[in-house]
Amino acid sequence: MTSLRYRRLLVTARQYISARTYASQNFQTYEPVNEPLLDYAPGSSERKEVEEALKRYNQQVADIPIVIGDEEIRSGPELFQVSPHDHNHKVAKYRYATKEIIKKGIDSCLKARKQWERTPIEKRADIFLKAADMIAKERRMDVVATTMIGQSKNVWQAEIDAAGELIDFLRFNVAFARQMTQYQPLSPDSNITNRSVYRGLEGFWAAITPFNFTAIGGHLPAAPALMGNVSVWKPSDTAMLSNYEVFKIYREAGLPAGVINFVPADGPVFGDTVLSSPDLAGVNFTGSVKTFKYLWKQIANNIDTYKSYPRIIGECGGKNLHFVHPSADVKSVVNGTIRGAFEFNGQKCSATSRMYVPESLWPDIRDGFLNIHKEIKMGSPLEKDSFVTAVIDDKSFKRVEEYVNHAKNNPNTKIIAGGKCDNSKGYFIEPTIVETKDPKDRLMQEEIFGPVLTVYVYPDNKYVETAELANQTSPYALTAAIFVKDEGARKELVDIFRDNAGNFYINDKSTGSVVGQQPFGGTRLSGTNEKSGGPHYLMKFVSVQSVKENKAPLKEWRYPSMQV
Ligand SMILES: NC(=O)c1ccc[n+]([C@@H]2O[C@H](COP(=O)([O-])OP(=O)(O)OC[C@H]3O[C@@H](n4cnc5c(N)ncnc54)[C@H](O)[C@@H]3O)[C@@H](O)[C@H]2O)c1
Ligand SMILES: N[C@@H](CCC=O)C(=O)O
Repeated sequence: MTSLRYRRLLVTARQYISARTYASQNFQTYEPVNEPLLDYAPGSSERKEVEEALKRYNQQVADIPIVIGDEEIRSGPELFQVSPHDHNHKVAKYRYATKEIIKKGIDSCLKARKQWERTPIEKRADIFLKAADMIAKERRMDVVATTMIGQSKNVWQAEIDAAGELIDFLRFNVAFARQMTQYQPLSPDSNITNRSVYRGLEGFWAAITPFNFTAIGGHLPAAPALMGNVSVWKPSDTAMLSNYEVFKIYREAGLPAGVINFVPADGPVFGDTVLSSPDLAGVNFTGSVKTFKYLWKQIANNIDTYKSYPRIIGECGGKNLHFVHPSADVKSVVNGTIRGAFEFNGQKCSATSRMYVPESLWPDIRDGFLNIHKEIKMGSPLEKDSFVTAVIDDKSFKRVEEYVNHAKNNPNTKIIAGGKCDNSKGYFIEPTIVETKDPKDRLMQEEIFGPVLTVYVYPDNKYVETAELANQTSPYALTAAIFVKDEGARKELVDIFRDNAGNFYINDKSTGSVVGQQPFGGTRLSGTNEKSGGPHYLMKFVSVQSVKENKAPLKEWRYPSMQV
Protein backbone atom coordinates (compact mmCIF):
# COMPACT_ATOMS: atom_id res chain seq x y z
CA MET A 1 0.00 0.00 0.00
CA THR A 2 1.43 3.45 -0.88
CA SER A 3 2.11 5.70 2.06
CA LEU A 4 -0.39 8.23 0.66
CA ARG A 5 -3.18 5.65 0.53
CA TYR A 6 -2.28 4.45 3.98
CA ARG A 7 -2.39 8.00 5.30
CA ARG A 8 -5.82 8.56 3.78
CA LEU A 9 -7.17 5.39 5.34
CA LEU A 10 -5.77 6.54 8.65
CA VAL A 11 -7.46 9.91 8.32
CA THR A 12 -10.79 8.26 7.49
CA ALA A 13 -10.44 5.92 10.46
CA ARG A 14 -9.63 8.83 12.77
CA GLN A 15 -12.61 10.76 11.47
CA TYR A 16 -14.82 7.79 12.12
CA ILE A 17 -13.49 7.55 15.65
CA SER A 18 -13.95 11.28 16.27
CA ALA A 19 -17.52 11.11 14.95
CA ARG A 20 -18.19 8.13 17.20
CA THR A 21 -16.79 10.12 20.07
CA TYR A 22 -19.59 12.61 19.58
CA ALA A 23 -22.29 10.01 19.16
CA SER A 24 -21.38 7.92 22.16
CA GLN A 25 -20.21 10.43 24.77
CA ASN A 26 -22.01 12.99 26.83
CA PHE A 27 -20.97 16.32 28.31
CA GLN A 28 -19.60 14.76 31.50
CA THR A 29 -17.15 12.48 29.74
CA TYR A 30 -16.55 14.08 26.33
CA GLU A 31 -12.83 14.25 25.45
CA PRO A 32 -12.02 15.83 22.08
CA VAL A 33 -9.09 15.14 19.79
CA ASN A 34 -7.84 17.56 17.14
CA GLU A 35 -9.67 17.06 13.89
CA PRO A 36 -7.47 15.16 11.41
CA LEU A 37 -6.82 17.23 8.28
CA LEU A 38 -7.60 15.98 4.81
CA ASP A 39 -4.75 16.37 2.32
CA TYR A 40 -6.73 16.92 -0.92
CA ALA A 41 -4.13 15.01 -2.92
CA PRO A 42 -4.84 14.65 -6.65
CA GLY A 43 -7.27 11.79 -7.18
CA SER A 44 -8.55 11.82 -3.58
CA SER A 45 -12.27 11.82 -2.88
CA GLU A 46 -11.98 15.10 -0.96
CA ARG A 47 -10.28 16.74 -3.96
CA LYS A 48 -13.23 15.73 -6.11
CA GLU A 49 -15.74 16.92 -3.51
CA VAL A 50 -14.10 20.31 -3.02
CA GLU A 51 -13.92 20.85 -6.77
CA GLU A 52 -17.65 20.19 -7.04
CA ALA A 53 -18.34 22.60 -4.17
CA LEU A 54 -16.12 25.28 -5.75
CA LYS A 55 -17.95 24.91 -9.03
CA ARG A 56 -21.29 25.26 -7.27
CA TYR A 57 -20.29 28.40 -5.35
CA ASN A 58 -18.48 29.90 -8.33
CA GLN A 59 -21.61 29.65 -10.46
CA GLN A 60 -23.76 31.70 -8.12
CA VAL A 61 -23.79 35.02 -6.34
CA ALA A 62 -25.05 34.05 -2.89
CA ASP A 63 -27.73 36.38 -1.55
CA ILE A 64 -26.89 36.85 2.12
CA PRO A 65 -29.52 38.26 4.45
CA ILE A 66 -29.26 39.99 7.78
CA VAL A 67 -30.78 37.49 10.21
CA ILE A 68 -32.56 38.76 13.31
CA GLY A 69 -34.25 35.99 15.24
CA ASP A 70 -36.10 34.02 12.58
CA GLU A 71 -36.44 36.97 10.24
CA GLU A 72 -34.28 37.35 7.12
CA ILE A 73 -33.90 40.98 6.09
CA ARG A 74 -32.84 42.05 2.60
CA SER A 75 -33.40 45.79 2.55
CA GLY A 76 -31.05 48.61 1.63
CA PRO A 77 -28.44 49.11 -1.08
CA GLU A 78 -26.73 45.96 -2.35
CA LEU A 79 -23.06 45.40 -1.62
CA PHE A 80 -20.84 42.67 -3.02
CA GLN A 81 -18.07 40.44 -1.79
CA VAL A 82 -15.65 39.61 -4.61
CA SER A 83 -12.94 37.01 -5.04
CA PRO A 84 -9.66 38.72 -4.07
CA HIS A 85 -7.82 36.81 -6.84
CA ASP A 86 -10.40 37.88 -9.44
CA HIS A 87 -12.06 41.07 -8.33
CA ASN A 88 -14.53 41.11 -11.20
CA HIS A 89 -16.02 37.94 -9.84
CA LYS A 90 -18.81 38.54 -7.35
CA VAL A 91 -19.30 35.76 -4.84
CA ALA A 92 -21.95 37.21 -2.56
CA LYS A 93 -24.47 39.99 -2.31
CA TYR A 94 -25.32 41.48 1.09
CA ARG A 95 -26.67 44.67 2.66
CA TYR A 96 -25.73 46.68 5.71
CA ALA A 97 -28.02 46.70 8.71
CA THR A 98 -29.14 50.21 9.64
CA LYS A 99 -29.02 51.48 13.22
CA GLU A 100 -32.69 50.45 13.62
CA ILE A 101 -32.01 46.92 12.39
CA ILE A 102 -28.98 46.58 14.66
CA LYS A 103 -31.19 47.65 17.58
CA LYS A 104 -33.70 44.99 16.52
CA GLY A 105 -30.82 42.51 16.70
CA ILE A 106 -30.10 43.61 20.27
CA ASP A 107 -33.79 43.24 21.19
CA SER A 108 -33.83 39.80 19.65
CA CYS A 109 -30.84 38.80 21.80
CA LEU A 110 -32.49 40.11 24.94
CA LYS A 111 -35.69 38.23 24.13
CA ALA A 112 -33.84 34.96 23.60
CA ARG A 113 -31.54 35.35 26.59
CA LYS A 114 -33.59 34.09 29.53
CA GLN A 115 -34.55 30.76 28.03
CA TRP A 116 -31.11 30.16 26.54
CA GLU A 117 -29.26 31.07 29.71
CA ARG A 118 -31.45 28.64 31.69
CA THR A 119 -30.92 25.84 29.17
CA PRO A 120 -28.64 23.24 30.81
CA ILE A 121 -25.08 23.48 29.56
CA GLU A 122 -25.23 19.85 28.42
CA LYS A 123 -27.96 20.77 25.95
CA ARG A 124 -26.14 23.87 24.73
CA ALA A 125 -22.99 21.80 24.29
CA ASP A 126 -24.89 19.22 22.24
CA ILE A 127 -25.83 21.86 19.69
CA PHE A 128 -22.24 22.97 19.17
CA LEU A 129 -20.98 19.38 19.07
CA LYS A 130 -23.55 18.70 16.40
CA ALA A 131 -22.39 21.77 14.45
CA ALA A 132 -18.79 20.55 14.73
CA ASP A 133 -19.87 17.18 13.46
CA MET A 134 -21.69 18.71 10.50
CA ILE A 135 -18.61 20.74 9.59
CA ALA A 136 -16.46 17.63 9.92
CA LYS A 137 -18.72 15.70 7.59
CA GLU A 138 -21.52 16.86 5.30
CA ARG A 139 -20.78 20.61 5.44
CA ARG A 140 -16.99 20.47 5.35
CA MET A 141 -16.67 21.26 1.65
CA ASP A 142 -19.08 24.20 1.98
CA VAL A 143 -16.93 26.00 4.55
CA VAL A 144 -13.68 25.08 2.79
CA ALA A 145 -14.86 26.14 -0.69
CA THR A 146 -16.42 29.42 0.45
CA THR A 147 -13.22 30.29 2.32
CA MET A 148 -11.21 29.57 -0.83
CA ILE A 149 -13.22 31.64 -3.24
CA GLY A 150 -14.17 34.44 -0.83
CA GLN A 151 -10.96 34.88 1.17
CA SER A 152 -8.47 33.46 -1.35
CA LYS A 153 -7.02 30.69 0.78
CA ASN A 154 -5.62 27.69 -1.03
CA VAL A 155 -7.24 24.39 -0.19
CA TRP A 156 -4.72 23.40 2.49
CA GLN A 157 -5.00 26.76 4.25
CA ALA A 158 -8.80 26.69 4.01
CA GLU A 159 -8.90 23.15 5.40
CA ILE A 160 -6.75 24.15 8.39
CA ASP A 161 -8.88 27.21 9.08
CA ALA A 162 -12.50 26.59 8.17
CA ALA A 163 -12.57 22.86 8.91
CA GLY A 164 -9.79 21.93 11.37
CA GLU A 165 -9.62 24.97 13.58
CA LEU A 166 -13.33 25.70 13.71
CA ILE A 167 -14.22 22.09 14.52
CA ASP A 168 -11.55 22.08 17.22
CA PHE A 169 -12.80 25.32 18.78
CA LEU A 170 -16.33 23.94 18.99
CA ARG A 171 -15.32 20.56 20.41
CA PHE A 172 -12.55 21.63 22.78
CA ASN A 173 -14.70 24.39 24.26
CA VAL A 174 -17.16 21.75 25.41
CA ALA A 175 -14.47 19.95 27.39
CA PHE A 176 -13.09 23.27 28.70
CA ALA A 177 -16.59 24.29 29.80
CA ARG A 178 -16.94 21.09 31.78
CA GLN A 179 -13.53 21.48 33.43
CA MET A 180 -14.28 25.08 34.34
CA THR A 181 -17.75 24.48 35.74
CA GLN A 182 -16.66 21.44 37.75
CA TYR A 183 -15.24 23.64 40.49
CA GLN A 184 -17.51 23.85 43.52
CA PRO A 185 -16.60 25.61 46.76
CA LEU A 186 -16.07 23.94 50.14
CA SER A 187 -19.02 23.15 52.40
CA PRO A 188 -17.33 22.11 55.66
CA ASP A 189 -20.42 22.70 57.84
CA SER A 190 -22.91 19.85 57.32
CA ASN A 191 -25.86 22.24 57.67
CA ILE A 192 -24.58 24.54 54.94
CA THR A 193 -24.26 23.92 51.24
CA ASN A 194 -22.15 26.29 49.17
CA ARG A 195 -22.18 26.22 45.42
CA SER A 196 -21.07 28.17 42.36
CA VAL A 197 -23.64 28.81 39.67
CA TYR A 198 -22.09 29.48 36.28
CA ARG A 199 -24.38 32.05 34.71
CA GLY A 200 -24.21 33.65 31.29
CA LEU A 201 -23.93 37.43 31.48
CA GLU A 202 -26.96 39.71 31.61
CA GLY A 203 -27.38 41.69 28.41
CA PHE A 204 -25.86 40.87 25.03
CA TRP A 205 -22.41 40.46 23.49
CA ALA A 206 -21.14 42.13 20.34
CA ALA A 207 -19.03 39.64 18.39
CA ILE A 208 -16.98 41.61 15.85
CA THR A 209 -14.90 39.39 13.61
CA PRO A 210 -12.02 39.74 11.13
CA PHE A 211 -11.73 38.55 7.55
CA ASN A 212 -8.68 36.36 7.84
CA PHE A 213 -9.96 33.29 9.70
CA THR A 214 -13.36 31.71 9.09
CA ALA A 215 -12.71 29.82 12.34
CA ILE A 216 -12.40 33.06 14.31
CA GLY A 217 -15.59 34.35 12.69
CA GLY A 218 -17.44 31.27 13.89
CA HIS A 219 -15.73 31.08 17.27
CA LEU A 220 -16.32 34.59 18.58
CA PRO A 221 -20.12 34.31 18.80
CA ALA A 222 -20.15 30.55 19.54
CA ALA A 223 -17.96 30.60 22.67
CA PRO A 224 -20.17 33.06 24.57
CA ALA A 225 -23.28 31.19 23.37
CA LEU A 226 -22.00 27.89 24.76
CA MET A 227 -21.75 29.56 28.18
CA GLY A 228 -25.34 30.85 28.03
CA ASN A 229 -24.83 34.28 26.42
CA VAL A 230 -26.50 35.86 23.42
CA SER A 231 -24.85 37.98 20.75
CA VAL A 232 -25.10 40.13 17.67
CA TRP A 233 -22.42 38.93 15.26
CA LYS A 234 -20.95 41.44 12.85
CA PRO A 235 -18.99 39.49 10.24
CA SER A 236 -16.30 41.12 8.12
CA ASP A 237 -17.44 42.39 4.70
CA THR A 238 -14.71 40.31 3.07
CA ALA A 239 -15.59 37.03 4.80
CA MET A 240 -19.35 37.27 4.39
CA LEU A 241 -19.85 34.11 2.33
CA SER A 242 -17.98 31.65 4.56
CA ASN A 243 -19.24 33.26 7.77
CA TYR A 244 -22.85 32.98 6.63
CA GLU A 245 -22.31 29.26 5.91
CA VAL A 246 -21.10 28.85 9.49
CA PHE A 247 -24.06 30.78 10.87
CA LYS A 248 -26.49 28.58 8.89
CA ILE A 249 -24.77 25.45 10.23
CA TYR A 250 -25.26 26.65 13.83
CA ARG A 251 -28.95 27.18 13.17
CA GLU A 252 -29.32 23.82 11.41
CA ALA A 253 -27.58 22.17 14.37
CA GLY A 254 -30.39 23.44 16.59
CA LEU A 255 -29.28 26.86 17.85
CA PRO A 256 -32.49 28.69 18.76
CA ALA A 257 -33.39 31.89 16.89
CA GLY A 258 -32.05 35.05 18.50
CA VAL A 259 -29.16 33.46 20.41
CA ILE A 260 -26.81 34.60 17.65
CA ASN A 261 -28.08 37.25 15.27
CA PHE A 262 -26.18 37.64 12.00
CA VAL A 263 -25.78 41.36 11.37
CA PRO A 264 -23.60 42.55 8.47
CA ALA A 265 -23.12 46.28 8.98
CA ASP A 266 -20.82 49.20 8.39
CA GLY A 267 -18.15 48.97 11.13
CA PRO A 268 -18.57 52.38 12.79
CA VAL A 269 -22.40 52.28 12.51
CA PHE A 270 -22.42 48.88 14.18
CA GLY A 271 -19.87 49.92 16.78
CA ASP A 272 -21.65 53.14 17.71
CA THR A 273 -25.03 51.40 17.98
CA VAL A 274 -24.05 48.40 20.07
CA LEU A 275 -21.69 50.36 22.29
CA SER A 276 -24.36 52.89 23.17
CA SER A 277 -26.82 50.23 24.34
CA PRO A 278 -27.27 50.09 28.12
CA ASP A 279 -27.50 46.29 27.81
CA LEU A 280 -24.02 45.74 26.42
CA ALA A 281 -22.49 42.81 28.35
CA GLY A 282 -19.25 42.56 26.44
CA VAL A 283 -17.35 42.89 23.20
CA ASN A 284 -15.63 39.88 21.71
CA PHE A 285 -13.38 41.44 19.10
CA THR A 286 -10.58 40.24 16.87
CA GLY A 287 -9.08 42.68 14.40
CA SER A 288 -6.74 45.64 14.18
CA VAL A 289 -5.38 47.74 17.03
CA LYS A 290 -6.91 50.83 15.46
CA THR A 291 -10.44 49.42 15.62
CA PHE A 292 -9.94 47.93 19.07
CA LYS A 293 -8.74 51.21 20.56
CA TYR A 294 -11.74 52.93 19.01
CA LEU A 295 -14.10 50.41 20.62
CA TRP A 296 -12.40 50.67 24.00
CA LYS A 297 -12.60 54.49 23.95
CA GLN A 298 -16.27 54.40 23.00
CA ILE A 299 -16.99 52.06 25.91
CA ALA A 300 -15.16 54.43 28.24
CA ASN A 301 -17.17 57.38 26.88
CA ASN A 302 -20.44 55.50 27.41
CA ILE A 303 -19.62 54.05 30.81
CA ASP A 304 -22.47 55.91 32.54
CA THR A 305 -25.08 54.44 30.21
CA TYR A 306 -24.38 50.77 30.96
CA LYS A 307 -26.26 48.56 33.40
CA SER A 308 -23.05 46.64 34.10
CA TYR A 309 -19.36 46.91 33.24
CA PRO A 310 -18.92 45.52 29.73
CA ARG A 311 -16.18 42.94 29.43
CA ILE A 312 -13.75 43.74 26.65
CA ILE A 313 -11.84 41.12 24.72
CA GLY A 314 -9.56 42.25 21.92
CA GLU A 315 -7.14 40.06 20.01
CA CYS A 316 -5.21 42.31 17.64
CA GLY A 317 -2.20 42.49 15.39
CA GLY A 318 1.43 41.52 15.68
CA LYS A 319 4.93 42.28 14.45
CA ASN A 320 6.16 38.79 14.91
CA LEU A 321 9.83 37.98 14.78
CA HIS A 322 12.21 35.17 14.03
CA PHE A 323 15.43 35.56 15.99
CA VAL A 324 18.22 33.38 14.64
CA HIS A 325 21.20 32.52 16.83
CA PRO A 326 24.54 31.56 15.21
CA SER A 327 23.98 27.97 16.44
CA ALA A 328 20.65 27.61 14.57
CA ASP A 329 19.78 24.91 12.06
CA VAL A 330 19.72 26.78 8.74
CA LYS A 331 17.22 24.51 6.99
CA SER A 332 14.67 24.90 9.80
CA VAL A 333 15.16 28.66 9.68
CA VAL A 334 14.65 28.84 5.92
CA ASN A 335 11.62 26.54 5.69
CA GLY A 336 10.00 27.89 8.85
CA THR A 337 10.41 31.49 7.77
CA ILE A 338 9.07 30.98 4.25
CA ARG A 339 5.98 29.35 5.75
CA GLY A 340 5.67 31.83 8.60
CA ALA A 341 6.02 34.89 6.42
CA PHE A 342 4.13 33.92 3.28
CA GLU A 343 1.40 31.46 4.20
CA PHE A 344 -1.93 33.08 3.48
CA ASN A 345 0.05 35.99 2.04
CA GLY A 346 1.22 37.13 5.45
CA GLN A 347 -2.40 37.84 6.43
CA LYS A 348 -2.16 36.12 9.78
CA CYS A 349 -1.83 38.03 12.99
CA SER A 350 1.04 35.65 13.77
CA ALA A 351 2.82 36.01 10.39
CA THR A 352 6.60 36.29 10.55
CA SER A 353 7.26 39.86 9.60
CA ARG A 354 10.75 40.71 10.85
CA MET A 355 13.84 38.63 11.25
CA TYR A 356 17.22 38.93 12.91
CA VAL A 357 20.03 36.89 11.36
CA PRO A 358 23.71 36.57 12.36
CA GLU A 359 26.26 37.57 9.70
CA SER A 360 27.79 34.10 9.65
CA LEU A 361 24.51 32.42 8.63
CA TRP A 362 23.09 35.10 6.35
CA PRO A 363 24.70 33.91 3.07
CA ASP A 364 23.23 30.40 3.52
CA ILE A 365 19.87 31.65 4.73
CA ARG A 366 19.63 34.20 1.91
CA ASP A 367 20.49 31.54 -0.70
CA GLY A 368 17.91 29.24 0.85
CA PHE A 369 15.26 31.98 0.59
CA LEU A 370 16.15 32.82 -3.00
CA ASN A 371 16.05 29.17 -4.08
CA ILE A 372 12.60 28.65 -2.59
CA HIS A 373 11.37 32.04 -3.78
CA LYS A 374 11.99 30.95 -7.40
CA GLU A 375 9.70 27.98 -6.83
CA ILE A 376 6.82 29.74 -5.10
CA LYS A 377 3.80 30.02 -7.32
CA MET A 378 1.55 33.02 -6.85
CA GLY A 379 -1.89 32.61 -8.38
CA SER A 380 -5.51 31.69 -7.88
CA PRO A 381 -6.18 29.52 -4.82
CA LEU A 382 -8.16 27.25 -7.12
CA GLU A 383 -4.93 26.15 -8.83
CA LYS A 384 -3.56 23.46 -6.59
CA ASP A 385 0.10 24.54 -6.73
CA SER A 386 -0.49 28.19 -5.72
CA PHE A 387 1.26 28.87 -2.43
CA VAL A 388 0.72 32.63 -2.42
CA THR A 389 -2.60 34.07 -3.59
CA ALA A 390 -4.13 37.56 -3.46
CA VAL A 391 -4.44 39.89 -0.49
CA ILE A 392 -7.96 40.47 0.65
CA ASP A 393 -9.03 43.75 -0.98
CA ASP A 394 -8.08 46.99 -2.65
CA LYS A 395 -7.48 48.78 0.65
CA SER A 396 -5.11 46.08 1.77
CA PHE A 397 -3.37 45.99 -1.62
CA LYS A 398 -2.67 49.72 -1.48
CA ARG A 399 -1.43 49.54 2.11
CA VAL A 400 1.00 46.70 1.40
CA GLU A 401 2.11 48.27 -1.89
CA GLU A 402 2.97 51.41 0.03
CA TYR A 403 5.29 49.40 2.31
CA VAL A 404 6.88 47.75 -0.74
CA ASN A 405 7.45 51.20 -2.28
CA HIS A 406 9.02 52.36 0.95
CA ALA A 407 11.43 49.40 0.71
CA LYS A 408 12.22 50.34 -2.90
CA ASN A 409 12.86 54.00 -2.21
CA ASN A 410 14.61 54.00 1.14
CA PRO A 411 18.45 54.07 1.15
CA ASN A 412 18.57 51.71 4.16
CA THR A 413 16.46 48.98 2.61
CA LYS A 414 16.99 46.67 -0.34
CA ILE A 415 14.49 44.24 -1.84
CA ILE A 416 16.28 40.95 -2.39
CA ALA A 417 13.28 39.02 -3.72
CA GLY A 418 9.81 39.90 -5.01
CA GLY A 419 8.52 43.46 -4.93
CA LYS A 420 5.99 43.32 -7.79
CA CYS A 421 2.42 44.41 -7.11
CA ASP A 422 -0.32 43.89 -9.66
CA ASN A 423 -4.00 44.50 -9.08
CA SER A 424 -5.20 44.25 -12.68
CA LYS A 425 -7.10 40.99 -12.12
CA GLY A 426 -6.70 40.25 -8.43
CA TYR A 427 -4.88 41.90 -5.53
CA PHE A 428 -1.53 40.21 -6.05
CA ILE A 429 1.59 41.18 -4.14
CA GLU A 430 4.67 39.07 -4.74
CA PRO A 431 6.20 37.52 -1.61
CA THR A 432 8.80 40.16 -0.85
CA ILE A 433 12.01 39.87 1.16
CA VAL A 434 13.70 43.08 2.25
CA GLU A 435 17.11 43.52 3.85
CA THR A 436 17.45 46.55 6.09
CA LYS A 437 20.46 48.28 7.63
CA ASP A 438 18.19 50.11 10.06
CA PRO A 439 16.75 47.81 12.75
CA LYS A 440 14.26 50.54 13.65
CA ASP A 441 12.95 51.07 10.11
CA ARG A 442 9.15 51.20 9.98
CA LEU A 443 9.26 47.84 8.19
CA MET A 444 10.64 46.44 11.46
CA GLN A 445 8.02 48.10 13.66
CA GLU A 446 4.61 48.28 11.98
CA GLU A 447 2.16 45.50 11.21
CA ILE A 448 1.99 45.15 7.41
CA PHE A 449 -0.44 42.22 7.13
CA GLY A 450 0.86 41.20 3.74
CA PRO A 451 3.62 39.04 2.25
CA VAL A 452 6.58 41.24 3.23
CA LEU A 453 9.47 39.99 5.37
CA THR A 454 12.23 42.33 6.54
CA VAL A 455 15.62 41.00 7.65
CA TYR A 456 18.22 42.71 9.81
CA VAL A 457 21.69 41.13 9.77
CA TYR A 458 23.66 41.50 13.02
CA PRO A 459 27.26 40.74 14.09
CA ASP A 460 27.38 37.25 15.65
CA ASN A 461 28.91 38.44 18.90
CA LYS A 462 26.11 40.95 19.43
CA TYR A 463 23.24 38.51 19.75
CA VAL A 464 22.26 39.55 23.29
CA GLU A 465 22.18 43.27 22.41
CA THR A 466 20.31 42.53 19.18
CA ALA A 467 17.73 40.40 20.96
CA GLU A 468 17.20 43.18 23.50
CA LEU A 469 16.79 45.65 20.68
CA ALA A 470 14.29 43.32 18.97
CA ASN A 471 12.30 43.09 22.19
CA GLN A 472 11.95 46.88 22.33
CA THR A 473 11.42 47.59 18.63
CA SER A 474 7.69 47.21 18.16
CA PRO A 475 4.64 47.91 20.35
CA TYR A 476 3.21 44.44 19.63
CA ALA A 477 3.81 41.24 21.58
CA LEU A 478 1.89 38.49 19.81
CA THR A 479 4.26 35.77 18.63
CA ALA A 480 8.02 35.32 18.45
CA ALA A 481 10.34 32.47 17.54
CA ILE A 482 13.96 31.77 18.35
CA PHE A 483 16.11 29.38 16.39
CA VAL A 484 18.97 28.14 18.54
CA LYS A 485 20.81 24.92 19.38
CA ASP A 486 23.24 26.27 22.00
CA GLU A 487 21.71 25.61 25.42
CA GLY A 488 23.19 28.65 27.19
CA ALA A 489 22.06 31.04 24.45
CA ARG A 490 18.64 29.40 24.44
CA LYS A 491 18.17 30.25 28.13
CA GLU A 492 19.33 33.84 27.61
CA LEU A 493 16.99 34.37 24.66
CA VAL A 494 14.00 32.80 26.39
CA ASP A 495 14.48 35.28 29.22
CA ILE A 496 14.94 38.32 26.95
CA PHE A 497 11.74 37.55 25.02
CA ARG A 498 9.66 36.59 28.08
CA ASP A 499 7.39 39.66 27.80
CA ASN A 500 7.65 39.90 24.02
CA ALA A 501 5.15 37.27 22.95
CA GLY A 502 1.92 35.68 24.12
CA ASN A 503 2.89 32.70 21.94
CA PHE A 504 6.56 31.80 21.89
CA TYR A 505 8.23 29.22 19.68
CA ILE A 506 11.63 27.58 20.00
CA ASN A 507 13.03 26.15 16.76
CA ASP A 508 9.66 26.49 15.05
CA LYS A 509 7.89 29.15 13.00
CA SER A 510 5.94 31.97 14.61
CA THR A 511 2.59 30.79 13.24
CA GLY A 512 0.31 27.78 13.25
CA SER A 513 -1.07 27.52 16.77
CA VAL A 514 -3.41 24.57 17.27
CA VAL A 515 -6.50 24.57 19.50
CA GLY A 516 -5.85 22.70 22.73
CA GLN A 517 -2.10 22.64 22.06
CA GLN A 518 -0.97 26.27 21.88
CA PRO A 519 -3.75 28.46 23.38
CA PHE A 520 -3.50 31.75 21.51
CA GLY A 521 -3.25 35.46 22.26
CA GLY A 522 -0.81 38.32 22.66
CA THR A 523 0.11 41.04 25.11
CA ARG A 524 1.18 44.70 24.88
CA LEU A 525 -0.83 46.20 21.97
CA SER A 526 -1.50 42.75 20.53
CA GLY A 527 -4.43 42.19 22.82
CA THR A 528 -5.99 41.21 26.08
CA ASN A 529 -4.55 37.68 25.82
CA GLU A 530 -7.58 35.60 26.76
CA LYS A 531 -6.01 32.51 25.19
CA SER A 532 -8.62 31.20 22.81
CA GLY A 533 -8.25 27.48 22.24
CA GLY A 534 -7.36 27.02 25.90
CA PRO A 535 -9.28 26.33 29.11
CA HIS A 536 -9.22 29.87 30.53
CA TYR A 537 -10.91 31.63 27.61
CA LEU A 538 -14.46 30.71 28.58
CA MET A 539 -14.14 32.31 32.01
CA LYS A 540 -14.77 35.66 30.34
CA PHE A 541 -18.29 34.54 29.40
CA VAL A 542 -19.51 33.48 32.82
CA SER A 543 -20.64 35.51 35.76
CA VAL A 544 -20.37 33.21 38.76
CA GLN A 545 -23.03 33.38 41.44
CA SER A 546 -22.01 32.06 44.86
CA VAL A 547 -24.95 30.49 46.67
CA LYS A 548 -24.98 29.59 50.36
CA GLU A 549 -27.92 27.51 51.56
CA ASN A 550 -28.44 26.99 55.28
CA LYS A 551 -30.55 24.08 56.54
CA ALA A 552 -30.31 25.04 60.24
CA PRO A 553 -32.51 27.71 61.84
CA LEU A 554 -30.82 31.02 62.65
CA LYS A 555 -31.26 31.04 66.46
CA GLU A 556 -29.10 33.86 67.71
CA TRP A 557 -28.28 37.45 66.82
CA ARG A 558 -25.61 38.04 69.51
CA TYR A 559 -21.92 37.31 68.93
CA PRO A 560 -20.49 34.57 71.14
CA SER A 561 -18.28 37.25 72.70
CA MET A 562 -21.37 39.17 73.86
CA GLN A 563 -22.87 36.31 75.83
CA VAL A 564 -22.99 36.89 79.60
N1 LIG B 1 -4.64 38.25 17.68
C1 LIG B 1 -5.46 37.49 16.99
O1 LIG B 1 -5.90 36.44 17.44
C2 LIG B 1 -5.87 37.91 15.60
C3 LIG B 1 -6.47 36.98 14.76
C4 LIG B 1 -6.86 37.37 13.48
C5 LIG B 1 -6.65 38.67 13.05
N2 LIG B 1 -6.06 39.55 13.88
C6 LIG B 1 -5.80 40.93 13.44
O2 LIG B 1 -6.91 41.42 12.70
C7 LIG B 1 -6.49 42.36 11.73
C8 LIG B 1 -7.03 41.98 10.37
O3 LIG B 1 -8.40 41.89 10.39
P1 LIG B 1 -9.33 43.04 9.78
O4 LIG B 1 -8.62 43.71 8.66
O5 LIG B 1 -10.64 42.40 9.51
O6 LIG B 1 -9.40 44.05 11.03
P2 LIG B 1 -10.33 45.34 11.22
O7 LIG B 1 -9.99 45.93 12.54
O8 LIG B 1 -10.26 46.21 10.03
O9 LIG B 1 -11.80 44.74 11.24
C9 LIG B 1 -12.21 43.79 12.20
C10 LIG B 1 -13.72 43.90 12.32
O10 LIG B 1 -14.03 45.15 12.93
C11 LIG B 1 -15.03 45.80 12.16
N3 LIG B 1 -14.94 47.25 12.41
C12 LIG B 1 -14.17 48.16 11.79
N4 LIG B 1 -14.38 49.38 12.34
C13 LIG B 1 -15.31 49.22 13.32
C14 LIG B 1 -15.93 50.08 14.27
N5 LIG B 1 -15.66 51.37 14.31
N6 LIG B 1 -16.83 49.55 15.13
C15 LIG B 1 -17.12 48.24 15.11
N7 LIG B 1 -16.56 47.37 14.23
C16 LIG B 1 -15.66 47.85 13.36
C17 LIG B 1 -14.72 45.34 10.74
O11 LIG B 1 -15.80 45.60 9.89
C18 LIG B 1 -14.44 43.88 10.97
O12 LIG B 1 -15.63 43.14 11.11
C19 LIG B 1 -4.97 42.33 11.77
O13 LIG B 1 -4.49 43.41 12.52
C20 LIG B 1 -4.69 41.00 12.45
O14 LIG B 1 -3.42 40.95 13.06
C21 LIG B 1 -5.69 39.21 15.15
N1 LIG C 1 -4.04 30.59 15.00
C1 LIG C 1 -3.30 31.32 14.04
C2 LIG C 1 -3.35 32.81 14.24
C3 LIG C 1 -4.62 33.48 13.89
C4 LIG C 1 -4.37 34.90 13.45
O1 LIG C 1 -4.67 35.35 12.39
C5 LIG C 1 -1.85 30.91 13.96
O2 LIG C 1 -1.16 30.82 14.96
O3 LIG C 1 -1.41 30.72 12.85
